[in-house]
Amino acid sequence: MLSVKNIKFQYDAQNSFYIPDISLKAGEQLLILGRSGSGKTTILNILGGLLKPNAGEVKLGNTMINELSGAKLDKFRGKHIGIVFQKPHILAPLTVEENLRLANFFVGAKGERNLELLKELGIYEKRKSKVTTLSEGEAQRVSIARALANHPQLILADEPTASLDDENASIVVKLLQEQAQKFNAALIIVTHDQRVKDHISNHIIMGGLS
Ligand SMILES: Nc1ncnc2c1ncn2[C@@H]1O[C@H](COP(=O)(O)OP(=O)(O)OP(=O)(O)O)[C@@H](O)[C@H]1O
Repeated sequence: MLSVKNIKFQYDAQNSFYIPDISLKAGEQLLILGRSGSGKTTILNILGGLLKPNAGEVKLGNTMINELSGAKLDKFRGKHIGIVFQKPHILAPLTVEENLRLANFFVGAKGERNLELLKELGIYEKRKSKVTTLSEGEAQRVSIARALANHPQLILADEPTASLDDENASIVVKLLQEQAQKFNAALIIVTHDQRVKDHISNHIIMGGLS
């Protein structure tokens, strides 16, 4: 379902990353571990089509993501890839519900599952609240809900547990796993947080610059 092969990437002439090949089937999970600066966000951005590799392929289903660009890439990503960013990218002036509807709108989806999703993530009661009034943990769950609003085939999460205590880290990883399993989506978590290994044993380690 997801196949990543022979990726080469560099921000500048001195720094090129070694990016391991990845192959994941629908419903499978992968943890990408690495210390700070090892290239975890970089690989996540390549998998999500936010950065173009210099060489190699990222294929999701039958689509070569690295060959798409512009509006086609945005639409494909919006429909098939849910990204939970390290810092929540949710729109502060909007309510929780409006943030999800906006994600639906970009790809012409109806968002039939939005309310159910908010219930499952424990933020249904906050659906009419502006994002600015939420706690950090609630805002993070909104950003997870928004990433899942269009039933993506691939869920990518960047350091979702970094600032959480053990109990909440475990809750957030389980939420991501449950949602991925519900829709048979592939789940990739990139993190330096070794605690996540307790939940996802399938892991690779980023080695940094090569
Ligand atoms: N736009 C950029 N231009 C040049 N170098 C960059 C750029 N973005 C990141 N880098 C460099 O690439 C390396 C990897 O960055 P990246 O953000 O992928 O690491 P990371 O493993 O996610 O780190 P952290 O855990 O601290 O978030 C770092 O040395 C960083 O300085």
